[in-house]
Formats: sequence, structure tokens, C-alpha cells
Amino acid sequence: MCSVPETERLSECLNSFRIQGLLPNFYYIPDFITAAEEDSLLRSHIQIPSNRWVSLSHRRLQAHPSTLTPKNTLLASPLPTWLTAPIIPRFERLGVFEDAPHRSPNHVLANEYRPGEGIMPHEDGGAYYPIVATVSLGGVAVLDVYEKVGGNDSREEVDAEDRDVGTTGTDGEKRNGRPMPCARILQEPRSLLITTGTAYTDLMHGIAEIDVDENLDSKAIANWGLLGDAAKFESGSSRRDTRTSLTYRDVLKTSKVGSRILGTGKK
Ligand SMILES: O=C(O)CCC(=O)C(=O)O
Ligand SMILES: [Fe+2]
Repeated sequence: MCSVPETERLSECLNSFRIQGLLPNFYYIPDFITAAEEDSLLRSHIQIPSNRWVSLSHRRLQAHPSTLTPKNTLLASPLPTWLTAPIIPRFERLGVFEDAPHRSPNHVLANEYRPGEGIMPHEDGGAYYPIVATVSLGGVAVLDVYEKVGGNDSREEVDAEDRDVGTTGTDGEKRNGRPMPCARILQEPRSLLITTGTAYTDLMHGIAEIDVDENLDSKAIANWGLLGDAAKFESGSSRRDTRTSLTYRDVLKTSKVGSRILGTGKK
């Protein structure tokens, strides 16, 4: 965590967490939350009623406060407290969503991956302001970053495809012909990864469906120098364990209807 006073320019504060040598605008902060906070977040999400989870073929997914409408509108309602404290105040101190239209995330997608699961290369798309802040819980996983190629998949398309097509669906060519990543970012549990600017708009990202991440070293992993505990990966490999990611976003289009339905809006 930054040791600068809270009044300091926040972008300067984030500068020391910038991933060097990569296309700009990825920031990695190890130990963004404590082990006790991680435990409590995992307990909260495990206790979520099972009907909140959408089971996809490669992972499970939960949207808070709700999924977007087909027109990518969020029916605005507050995020649950377990997702906001202590994370949102830390975003505020770092200025993560300072320039976003709602100045704070209004939407969180939780992805849960078991060993061997992942997410196809995609871009997060235009429904959101171009910042995603990802808190990792539980296991370790490498995020592969790709240059954009023609016909990119958006976040929604990837979910729909995972739901409808399955692992060996009609899209096999795209999956088997997965391009080489141009960079790899190792996400430790309790870390925060911020993807913004051109990293958000000009690149794609995905997580390979494997049991062990391999070839881990200072050359291959873009954020090696920022890792909280690089010694853990000195063997060059890391076995996947169940990992949950909380991806905080600002949905651009919101509607008050949601808060009226849920009885939380102003009368
Ligand atoms: O789990 C992650 O770190 C990546 C998730 C992701 O790319 C997404 O939810 O759009
Ligand atoms: Fe994504």
C-alpha cells in the first residue's frame, strides 16, 4: 500500500505500481488486502445463495448488484457492503476511479475458477468506463495479454459463448489457434491489478485453462519486480488452486429503475 499522504496526487501514488516494459497502463499492487480481509471476502462469497452464481463451462460468475440489461444498462442499486468495505475507500485513496463518470465502481463481476479453468481472450468492451480493478482471492493465476486481432470477443460474448457452446464448441478454431500472449501478468492472491487506458482499449486478456502455470521468471512475467513474494515462484511453476477474482467497474449507462424496484432509491 502507498505510504504517501492521502492528499498526495493519486496518479503519482499509483506510478510506483506501474508494470514496466509492458504496453502502458497496467498497475499491480501486491497485498492490497490482508489475509483476514481475503478470508472474510471468500466467506461472504461462498455464503452467497447458489442461485446468484451463473455456471459457465469454464468458470462460475456472479454479477453485483445485477447483470446489465441487453442494452448494457445497469439498473442502479448499491453494491453489497461486503464488496465495498474496505476496498472502495482504498480505491478512493489511490484515485483509481477518480476520472470515471460515477467516480466509483457501480458493478462487480466475481469469477470463480477451479484448477484447469480460465477465460478466453477477450476485451472488456464499451459498456464500462475503461478501467477494471481486479482483486484476486485464493489461488494464483497468470493473466495472458494479447494484441488485438480481427473480430475480437467482448466480455459479454465470452460469457454467452461459455454458457451456450461449451469447451469443445463450434469456436474451436479460435481457441486452438490462440495467439501467443505479448505479455504475462502473475496475479497473486490479495493483489490488485488495474487495467486502464490503452491496456483496456487496445489489448485483450485471458486466462489459460491449465492446472499449472509454467515458465515463470523475471523475463517472462511482466510484473515480476512488483510481486509480493517472487521467491514462491522461483521453481518456475505454480499449481492452480480455486481462485476468485472480483472485477470492479463503472458501468457507463445507469437507470434509476433498479433502485426504485429494489426500494433503495429516493422517492
Ligand atoms: O479473473 C480475472 O483476473 C480476469 C477476469 C476477466 O477478464 C473479466 O471478468 O473480464
Ligand atoms: Fe476481462
